[in-house]
Amino acid sequence: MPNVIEVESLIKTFGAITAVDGISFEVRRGEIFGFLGPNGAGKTTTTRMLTGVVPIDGGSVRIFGHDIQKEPVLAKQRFGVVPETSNAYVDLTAWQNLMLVGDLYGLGRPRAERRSSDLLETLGLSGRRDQKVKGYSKGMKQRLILAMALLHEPELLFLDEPTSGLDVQSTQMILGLLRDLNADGTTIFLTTHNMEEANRLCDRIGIIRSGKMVAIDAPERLKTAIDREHQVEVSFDRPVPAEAIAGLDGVAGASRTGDVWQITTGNPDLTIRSLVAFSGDRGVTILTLNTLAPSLDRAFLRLTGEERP
Ligand SMILES: Nc1ncnc2c1ncn2[C@@H]1O[C@H](COP(=O)(O)OP(=O)(O)OP(=O)(O)O)[C@@H](O)[C@H]1O
Repeated sequence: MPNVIEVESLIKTFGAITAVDGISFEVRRGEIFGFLGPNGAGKTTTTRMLTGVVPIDGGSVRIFGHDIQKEPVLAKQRFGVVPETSNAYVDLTAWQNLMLVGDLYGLGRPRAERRSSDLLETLGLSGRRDQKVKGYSKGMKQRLILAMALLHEPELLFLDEPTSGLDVQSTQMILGLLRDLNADGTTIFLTTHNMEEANRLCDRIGIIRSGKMVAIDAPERLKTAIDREHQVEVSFDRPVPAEAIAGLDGVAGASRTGDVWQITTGNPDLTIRSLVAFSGDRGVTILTLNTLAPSLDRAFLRLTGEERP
């Protein structure tokens, strides 16, 4: 079965608010799927429905072929969850938290202990395993939550903003582990605000806006599809009239910030040639000239309606 998650026409309402408005998508076995969207777009609500934490108001979710509402136990045995807010008991130690999770999944003590030792070692927490979680830093807590989610060796992992607000060390440790897990076959559903992270990590990205899925594609394809218009930035040694820039061959639009012109174009090569010819004709000198590759950030802003073309 190639699809690990199958979501069809999923709906969630809170009173008059439709938080999730009929979204459909699937996540394939072995991929890292990034789930992106601005604040309040419906990411956490979707993740909670996918993981069986909140009931579904319409549509369906199948995890490894199991309907999350009709066969929640069969589905839940196959995945782990790193939720948005910590689910670790702060008055217990890391080790006690892990043993509790082991009991919940019926792992048996020897397996739970072996897995816990390995995970604490990988996540740099071995030396702190007998310390109460309330003394942990945010990054340590997040690493523990990841260990708890991975204890039963799930084939699918859900993570809601796993590196939000963490320092570089914890972030790198978590991302490194996600890459290793994925290389070993774990499918990953990752909710994030961090474009750069999504770009580097994800095979495909789904973008949600106001409860609706506005795009699903590979990061590279999203960038080129959305941002066919390249950016060229240029500055001159003296002021030049806006009409002169806007009228050059290849220039689709031009605006100015300080002394730098931002030019949008479907043909950067022609635009650069026009700018060079313009500087020669007018006797002005080009001080800086940059072409900007389409970024996932811009694609994201375009798709979520926060930036107009
Ligand atoms: N329990 C609730 N009761 C009422 N409204 C809710 C509830 N949970 C979520 N909402 C609303 O549903 C919408 C989607 O919220 P959700 O938390 O899923 O968005 P999000 O994309 O995860 O946002 P963020 O990035 O800020 O976490 C928002 O308008 C939110 O106010």
